[in-house]
Amino acid sequence: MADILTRICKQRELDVAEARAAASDEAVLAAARAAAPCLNLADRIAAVPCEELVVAAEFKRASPSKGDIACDLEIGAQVREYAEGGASVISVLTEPTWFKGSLEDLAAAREAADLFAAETGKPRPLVLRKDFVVDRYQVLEARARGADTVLLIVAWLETADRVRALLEVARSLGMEPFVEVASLAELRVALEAGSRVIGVNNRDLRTFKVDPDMTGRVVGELQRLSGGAAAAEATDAEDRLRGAAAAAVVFAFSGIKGPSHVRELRQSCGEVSPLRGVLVGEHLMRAGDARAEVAALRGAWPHKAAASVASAAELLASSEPGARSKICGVCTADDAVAAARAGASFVGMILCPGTPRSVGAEEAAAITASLRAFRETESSSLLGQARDRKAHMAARSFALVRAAARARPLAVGVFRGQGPSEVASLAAAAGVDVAQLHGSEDPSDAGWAELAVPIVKVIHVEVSPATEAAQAAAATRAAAAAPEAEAEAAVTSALAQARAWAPVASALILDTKIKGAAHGGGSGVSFDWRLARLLTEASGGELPVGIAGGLTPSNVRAAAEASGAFLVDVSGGVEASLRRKDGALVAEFCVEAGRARLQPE
Ligand SMILES: O=P(O)(O)OC[C@@H](O)[C@@H](O)c1c[nH]c2ccccc12
Repeated sequence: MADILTRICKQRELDVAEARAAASDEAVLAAARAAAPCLNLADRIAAVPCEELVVAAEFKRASPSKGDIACDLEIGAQVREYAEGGASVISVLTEPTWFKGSLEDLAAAREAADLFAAETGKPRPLVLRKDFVVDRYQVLEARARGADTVLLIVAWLETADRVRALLEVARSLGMEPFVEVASLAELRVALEAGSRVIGVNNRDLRTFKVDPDMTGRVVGELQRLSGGAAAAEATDAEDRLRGAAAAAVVFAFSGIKGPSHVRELRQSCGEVSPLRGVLVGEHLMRAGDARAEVAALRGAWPHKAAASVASAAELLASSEPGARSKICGVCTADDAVAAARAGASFVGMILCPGTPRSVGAEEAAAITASLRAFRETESSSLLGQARDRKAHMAARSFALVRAAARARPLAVGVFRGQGPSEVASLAAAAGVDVAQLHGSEDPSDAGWAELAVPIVKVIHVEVSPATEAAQAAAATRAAAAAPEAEAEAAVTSALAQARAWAPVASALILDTKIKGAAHGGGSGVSFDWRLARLLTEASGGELPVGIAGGLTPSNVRAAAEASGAFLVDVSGGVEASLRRKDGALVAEFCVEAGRARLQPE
């Protein structure tokens, strides 16, 4: 007799044929396009605070391996429990014969999720159609009934082409699927197809055997594939696989029995890993208090380790050539979205009071919300663009978080002289992804290591006021060369600061400080860009180095090439007026930065 996966999928093919006879593809597609809007899975995952496990809670009345589990539960009430417990995703089994589900269940779950959001003002959990997708028709049906995402099972689809085709259908409707794998071979297929959210099924759907180590093995393989420097002779296909592996996030599916189980999984995957969430069915269907159980699962995530996930994620391979742009001093949501469209990797907001471009936490929260709502509509995205990615420091960049967020720029909060607890609360209130420290903060303060977001530390390079005018004039071409002795002193001082910050910072930015001025930054004056390259060399490339100070669309490319900086930071150089950016200048800046060749030929 055929295995259970084959029997179910064969039956699903018959079911689809029957549904198709009643409603054509065109009719269902039209219904899908007219359906209530969906939320994007990758965006939601990126928006969950990193000290929290992302929980997908499943509604499953029965299963072929367990028989009846909880046939009397009312779906609306159960979804409400899951949502109140803080589930990010509600998974709904819609297969009728073995799992006793239906598309009506899906619609009911969406309705309950909408009601929850309307009544509480909290974000709506996403709704997943959990089924055996054998045909694009089922993806359309899912969207038409209000689903935000679907499951694609590699064990059945088998080839990257088939997975890719269904991913494209889903993405064309705004949905980012979960792609289920149960072996390392299936993982490869999923990555080749361009999957972003991987569900590891610890249960083999053909034999029902549960292999508790499968999640750890998949995570290990992803780290192996994405790790290390890209070989110069790597083929495009290898590059793409590496990029996809670096960008993927992992959920553990099946057989999860509670918070202590999550902690074990966490241990077996290592502190720093792409494991980001779990999908739990039977355990929650049988739980007396599903709401409390979801909340307990969310918290089963050691805080310290979670913080390092965020920074490690950002330090993984990048798939983009050139230098990344940071558009700083953004004061409006419009300017943030324009920067995102222009391809900026970072959007900075000044979260310390008393500067001409300061914004309050509330203003900043509106700006970060607009960035989260922004999404790249092209499914090609950054992973398709893998080109020249030699073993430069820029390779250790922010690709994973960006890809998980579907290529939106990261929001950076800029602070000056504020302590870790103030930075932490402002960063949380503003919803920023990264904290940039501009003052003379104390690197030995233990609070920095506890921060939930990665730190970028600014190091000031002192420039003599005597040469200020000359440098300002030269800023459109190239920064004036520092005298030998001054350069040496600057590198020595920067190196000492870099060493002190290395344990807690994820990257450094060198910025100009006019000697005698109260603060560095914002001077519009450049320092000798070669110092950044000298610092990178002297520090053995421990932290990626970016540059700021006097950059403009016309000098940024030369600046990036002279400095080798992975990141180029601009504020005044792309402004239309104080607190407003000029969209054309922003676009030009990003393009020029991307053109830079960071490694000397
Ligand atoms: O109930 P569990 O053991 O927590 O498992 C949930 C989920 O992973 C499982 O239902 C599942 C995983 N992949 C599937 C594919 C189809 C149907 C069901 C599934």
